[in-house]
Amino acid sequence: MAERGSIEHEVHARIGLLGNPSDVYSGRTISLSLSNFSATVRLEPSDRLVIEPHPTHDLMHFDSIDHLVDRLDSEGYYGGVRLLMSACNVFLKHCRENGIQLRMANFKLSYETNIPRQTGLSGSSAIVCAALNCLLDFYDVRHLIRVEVRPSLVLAAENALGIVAGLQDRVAQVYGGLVFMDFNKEHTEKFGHGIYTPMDINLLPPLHLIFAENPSDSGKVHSTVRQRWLAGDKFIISSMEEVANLALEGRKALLEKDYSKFADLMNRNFDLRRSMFGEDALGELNIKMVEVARKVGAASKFTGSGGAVVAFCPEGPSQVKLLENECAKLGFVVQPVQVAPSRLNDIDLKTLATTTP
Ligand SMILES: Nc1ncnc2c1ncn2[C@@H]1O[C@H](COP(=O)(O)OP(=O)(O)O)[C@@H](O)[C@H]1O
Ligand SMILES: O=C(O)[C@H]1O[C@H](OP(=O)(O)O)[C@H](O)[C@@H](O)[C@@H]1O
Ligand SMILES: [Mg+2]
Repeated sequence: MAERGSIEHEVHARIGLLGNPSDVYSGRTISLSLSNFSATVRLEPSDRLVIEPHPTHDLMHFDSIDHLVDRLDSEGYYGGVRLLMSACNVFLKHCRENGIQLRMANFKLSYETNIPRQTGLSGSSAIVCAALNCLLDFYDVRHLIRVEVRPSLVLAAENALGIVAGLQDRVAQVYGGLVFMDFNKEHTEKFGHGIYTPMDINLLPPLHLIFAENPSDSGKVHSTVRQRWLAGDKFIISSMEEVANLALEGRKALLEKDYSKFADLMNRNFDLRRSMFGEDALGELNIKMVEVARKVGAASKFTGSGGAVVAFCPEGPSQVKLLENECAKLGFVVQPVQVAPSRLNDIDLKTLATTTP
């Protein structure tokens, strides 16, 4: 619970359920907000403007040089501080460019997260999105920045740091629940955002999440394929189109409760990713997580760019048990997926209802 004068926002992890990563390539996806994990950002009024490093995620003190190097090898150079800073930067510039006046006041931003780091569960955008929510409330401008625009601001904050990413994470995290997203180029260029259609979360079959301690950098994973796509590589372009169509077909399958079709689409989604990105970029352990699910007859694919897998056991609880046993042998964690419903409030919904083109 936030103290008086302070503001806290929790944003959940997300699962790219179908169609990812075509969001990075003008495609379509279906994604959901995953309540199993979340990041929380706290904003407290303060005399000076302070961005507080997290005691473990932004570790600055080490036992030894070996400790420092081990840490860099396993988690990279960065934690959440740069994300909070970039969120402030993008927010202020958006307000300036759009004539949104901000009162003169300072604050301290700090964060907490239990989203497994860099596992394709969108730990990065959860932090940025929670920070944006704090800023919207602190400056009382929630009604002036439309819901559809917010995912693009979250993405801009990460792009400014050189992180190659798409909009699907940010849309799922801004909207909550289950969302069908269409990032068609014309619309996105014209309006600065895609077309986002919330879906009923009760249409989803029971899903499972598999993950391992295995950080992967989404920017690095995407950079080569992105370059090939930009250079007009025919194979990448046609494969991405097929991936984008899986989201369309998946929406139909969900609405018709055709879950065996849905399972086929999930598998096809990963197979296409594998053929475009190649085994090396995807990583052996990540591929193993997909394969262990397939071994028991479950459908499986990445939730994001790698590190976690979403699995669907069409045969029900007995198949889930088999999945759990196989994952335990390999040291993978399995959890039932819990979907976080939308948390948009009345002010947010008004920005949607009155101005959506
Ligand atoms: N759990 C976390 N705690 C702190 N910072 C994080 C965390 N997860 C991601 N980040 C930050 O976000 C950046 C990009 O992460 P990314 O590769 O997109 O992973 P994810 O799949 O979790 O979003 C990282 O380099 C790091 O700066
Ligand atoms: O490759 C993907 O499916 C996604 O990769 C990124 O998400 P991450 O959680 O950081 O792995 C990217 O931001 C998404 O837009 C892609 O769909
Ligand atoms: Mg990310």
